[in-house]
Amino acid sequence: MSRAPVFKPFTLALIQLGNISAEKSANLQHAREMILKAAAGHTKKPDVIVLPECFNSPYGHVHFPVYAEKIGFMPGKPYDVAKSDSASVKMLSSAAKETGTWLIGGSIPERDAANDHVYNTCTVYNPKGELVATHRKVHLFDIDIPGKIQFKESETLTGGTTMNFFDTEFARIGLGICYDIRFPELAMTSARKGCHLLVYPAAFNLTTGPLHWELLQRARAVDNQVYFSMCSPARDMSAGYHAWGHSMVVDPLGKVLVEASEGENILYTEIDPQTLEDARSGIPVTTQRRFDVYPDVSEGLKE
Ligand SMILES: NC(=O)CCC(=O)C(=O)O
Repeated sequence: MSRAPVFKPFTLALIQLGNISAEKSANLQHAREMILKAAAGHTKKPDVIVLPECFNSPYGHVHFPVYAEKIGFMPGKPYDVAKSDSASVKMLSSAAKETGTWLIGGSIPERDAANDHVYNTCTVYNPKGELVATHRKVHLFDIDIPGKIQFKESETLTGGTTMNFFDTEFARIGLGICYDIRFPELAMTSARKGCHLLVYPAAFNLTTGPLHWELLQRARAVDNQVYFSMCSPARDMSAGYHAWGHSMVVDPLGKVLVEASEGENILYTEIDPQTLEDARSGIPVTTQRRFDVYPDVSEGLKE
């Protein structure tokens, strides 16, 4: 595995996107406008802009196959955006290029041309608009809390089989999507592979949001002494799924640096490597682990 880049200060912007409707072209147009707004609306242009989970379609298992797009990205192989079948990839690539920022394009339903399976997929673009990484949600959101919420992504989705991160000129950034946060092994493995920040586009709900949204992000940040962020859609009580909102960035000491309310909003945070260094030198758990006592865990961390 290549060495992680030297961690340098940078600005992160989260778009808590609203107005996600049944009309995909309108969703793409609105997301594009908000990316341009996020790039222009701060004292310093952000270095990374993030969209939420499922930003181009309503969130629900019946919708995924209908909105799914073929992407056809192969890690390590050049990808020609101009020849892409995906309208969402084309929009995100051109917005990244136009703004000259890294863009973590939330997630969209993706259909794999080879096996026809549908995935919940995050795509990432560099400031030249090149598609450089993807992450297919590994852990599908299948829950049943009687009288509260029942949801079964596995009705129509297949789980991804890889962990993913990408390198910028200022940090290594690990990817997950929403329910992936409940599985600490994924975040731990990303951190052990040198990620400084973990970004999970997400959409918690009005039952699990108040219980676990902040708790899980602070836990993953403190466990691993990394920055952690989840970016949610804005809450829309007329939609079939009521997103929690509260997009957030947490520092490596577990402090919430910024938090949205429920409506559409753009949040900016300065990511400071010194906080990560201070956390790791003051509470040196990263060098005190006892993999001799829990060898099963270290097995999973081998390259
Ligand atoms: N979109 C999701 O994966 C939702 C996850 C969630 O709400 C949770 O409680 O976990």
